[in-house]
Formats: sequence, structure tokens, C-alpha cells
Amino acid sequence: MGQQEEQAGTAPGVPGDGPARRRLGVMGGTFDPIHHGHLVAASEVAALFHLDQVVFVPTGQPWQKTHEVVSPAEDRYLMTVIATASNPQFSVSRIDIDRPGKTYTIDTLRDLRNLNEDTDLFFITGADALSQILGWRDATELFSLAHFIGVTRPGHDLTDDGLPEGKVSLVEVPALAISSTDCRGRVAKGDPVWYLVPDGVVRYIDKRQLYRGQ
Ligand SMILES: Nc1ncnc2c1ncn2[C@@H]1O[C@H](COP(=O)(O)OP(=O)(O)OP(=O)(O)O)[C@@H](O)[C@H]1O
Ligand SMILES: O=C(O)c1ccc[n+]([C@@H]2O[C@H](COP(=O)([O-])O)[C@@H](O)[C@H]2O)c1
Repeated sequence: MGQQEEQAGTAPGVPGDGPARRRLGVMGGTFDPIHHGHLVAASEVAALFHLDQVVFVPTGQPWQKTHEVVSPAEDRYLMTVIATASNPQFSVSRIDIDRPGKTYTIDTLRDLRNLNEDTDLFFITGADALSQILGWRDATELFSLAHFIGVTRPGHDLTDDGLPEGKVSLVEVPALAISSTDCRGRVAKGDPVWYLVPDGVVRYIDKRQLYRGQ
């Protein structure tokens, strides 16, 4: 499938006929720290899919990152708030960090469905995460709760192989070869993360002395 296939005019459910439903993008992530790769992906998808809002949802306990040291949820939440504060289309939800136990997207989407009536959900995910999705909890039900939008990410193949037809769109976004792992590594070595993450996030990392000992 062509990565540019889902342009504005062909995006699923684009307003036209029938009563307007709110269109909410959902950008889930560990955001340790949030970086410009996340922000560009959300901004690009919001424009292409005519989304009213994108809600960033930091994970509580990312169960597939148990081999890594994950920063406290409150730090990751606050960095996400700082990074998104200037964009009126972006907001941040605490639903995953306030829910006890491991974080599963099935719970995220069920909660968001309950909190938002007359709303269609669009879950935004990078190519690396999309390729793992069949291993997520209750994978088949996920696709009945949201439309999934896979975005390009340098170093990863974007494919919807094996995923249900009509439930996933693939989108090319400006390529930013940034990862949270790389940002953490740079801070640990004393290298700059300016312009990889928003300025306020650089200052927050410094203020809280995050990633220093890693
Ligand atoms: N540079 C990027 N371009 C496009 N999508 C990205 C990029 N970085 C992360 N994503 C996507 O954002 C979501 C949240 O990612 P996450 O918070 O795990 O960041 P990460 O950079 O992959 O972190 P880590 O390096 O710690 O694994 C995932 O769907 C991921 O695929
Ligand atoms: O639901 C699952 O089983 C599941 C497994 C791994 C990742 N996810 C979600 O995928 C998103 C990106 O996760 P991560 O670990 O790459 O930051 C985030 O919203 C996670 O909650 C979800």
C-alpha cells in the first residue's frame, strides 16, 4: 500500500455527509522524554485526517519496556504537558498513568470511548509499534474501538501486513531520526538534546536531573 495513500480527501470518515462526529487523535507513548518525532507525527496526522484534537496519553507502566529503567510517570506526564502546551489542538490525558497496573491500549481506548460521546478515535502509532500490534492485549478488539494510523519512522518499515483491512491507514510524515533512547543516552553522556526535544523539556530534564546516571 502506498504510504501517501491516505491524503485528506480519502481519509476515513472525513466530514461530508451525515451528522458531524468529533474526531479525536490519540498519541500513546512512554514519552521518556517526548521529542519532536512524536510532535511532528501528531501534527501531520491531525492535518491529514481533519482531527479536532490530539490527546497525548503517557503510559503508566509500559509492560513491554520492563528491561529498561522508565522515569516516574509524573515526570513523563509533565514533560508531555510542557511539550504540547503551545498547541491549542493538543492536550494530555492522565488516564493511563492514573490506572493501576500495566498499561494496555485496549483500556486506553475503552476509557476514551466512555469519556467522549459522538467521537471517532484515531490511534497514531509509529512504524515500529505498528509492527508489534498483533502482540498487544486483545489485539483484535482494538480495531473495533479506533481507526489506526501508522506513520513512517526512519529505520523501520511501515506495513499493514496481517492487520485487518480498512482499519489501518499508513501515512508518510517528515522523517525525524529521533528516539527517546537516543535522547536519554545523549543526556547521560553530557551531549545536548536542544532541538531534538522542545526547549521546555530540555530545561525540565536539567531541573529534575533526569537520565544522568544511565
Ligand atoms: N521519530 C519518530 N517518528 C515517528 N514516530 C515516532 C518517532 N519516535 C517515536 N514514534 C512513535 O511514537 C510512539 C511513542 O513512542 P515512544 O514514547 O516509545 O518513543 P521512542 O522514541 O520509540 O522511545 P524509546 O526509544 O524509549 O523506545 C510510538 O508509536 C512510536 O513508534
Ligand atoms: O496494549 C498493549 O498490549 C500495548 C503493548 C505495547 C505498547 N502499547 C502502546 O503503544 C504505545 C507506544 O508504546 P511504547 O512502549 O512504544 O512507548 C503506548 O500507547 C503503549 O501503551 C500497548
